[in-house]
Amino acid sequence: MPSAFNILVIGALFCVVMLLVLISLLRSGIPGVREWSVANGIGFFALVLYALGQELPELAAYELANGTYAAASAAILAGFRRFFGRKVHVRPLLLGVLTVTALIALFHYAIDSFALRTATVALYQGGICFLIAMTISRSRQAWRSHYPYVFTVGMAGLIAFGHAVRAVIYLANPAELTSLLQPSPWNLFFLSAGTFVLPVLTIGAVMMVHDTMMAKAEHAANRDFLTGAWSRRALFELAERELSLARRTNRPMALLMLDIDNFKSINDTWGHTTGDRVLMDAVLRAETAIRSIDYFARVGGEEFAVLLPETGRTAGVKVAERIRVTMEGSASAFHVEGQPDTPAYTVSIGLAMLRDSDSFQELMRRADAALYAAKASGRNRVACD
Ligand SMILES: Nc1nc2c(ncn2[C@@H]2O[C@H](COP(=O)(O)OP(=O)(O)OP(=O)(O)O)[C@@H](O)[C@H]2O)c(=O)[nH]1
Repeated sequence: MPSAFNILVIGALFCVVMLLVLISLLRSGIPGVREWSVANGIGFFALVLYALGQELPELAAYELANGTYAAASAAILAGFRRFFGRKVHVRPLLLGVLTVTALIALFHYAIDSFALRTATVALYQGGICFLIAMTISRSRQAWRSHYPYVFTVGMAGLIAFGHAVRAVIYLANPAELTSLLQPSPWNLFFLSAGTFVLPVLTIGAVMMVHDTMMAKAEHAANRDFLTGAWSRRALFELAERELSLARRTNRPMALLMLDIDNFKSINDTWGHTTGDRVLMDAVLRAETAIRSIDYFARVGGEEFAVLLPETGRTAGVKVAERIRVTMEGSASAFHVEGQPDTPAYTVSIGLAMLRDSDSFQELMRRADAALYAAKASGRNRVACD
């Protein structure tokens, strides 16, 4: 059977491994990584203090070890809160660490009870894990996938439950256990489980960081940098999928090509930065006029495409007209906090319906031709192929 010393040393080494992994993620700039790194650094120190309990003065083995481990757990919780953009309440966290340390001193010098010290630590650690589980579950809207978040909530919940059981068992059998380094089966079981709490929660955190980095990479690949609309590359991929779906289900599909009128003169009159804001404004407005299954993409400088699955000609013309009217409407309805309103502008739109033999390029070519017809006949209008 492994000794308590071995278990604690292995746990400390795991903290070092996790710290090295987190250091590699620091440059991602994702909130929380710094706090989790600090937690594993402190955690390593605390576990070494626990492991050397018999060699060190009692002050280091009891008050310092438990206080340090409590600080590591507080830092882990702070990391999860930062990750989800929630406020970190430093004072209550600090108060929690000081209270645990004071109670350990009380149950060491005034009432010397290993059971009470263990129950104190278990209740504190259980509380921290419960708060971690709550922080993650309450931030569901920020979950990009499921596994990393469910894993971490599950682990934090399980650990919180384990700590509660531990507190009850130690309080019910105060005479049986007298030291953390005692080789009893219960002690070794809880020690093994408890030692890996920091690394396990950190593994969850690392998975969440990877999930965020993947989402950012996907966003960078699929979205236009300036406006956040679908990129030209993404549109071609999405269009292939929608095209084969439309063919399989025998449903119509419409494509709109949209171009901001006299955009060059907007740039010339108001400057390039205002021109950029008009592009962003156009995307903002268009997205209020289309359904969630439609795709609004930026295909060139001031040219956009709108792919409308399951849309016939009449509905397609209605959507195009709705977008056109939305664009020429008052800027104040689309006011962005802290920014001046955009100058008035209009758009011309060309519409083409998917035909049996169309490739996406062909559909786009016909919508483009309709767009040029709209421009040629006076702008600020919708034309069909
Ligand atoms: N601000 C800004 N301007 C851009 C961007 N990309 C392209 N442009 C400008 O968009 C303008 C497009 O001008 P034109 O192609 O002449 O078209 P237009 O002035 O809109 O005229 P019509 O399309 O005929 O109504 C050019 O001046 C480009 O420099 C961008 O990302 N930001």
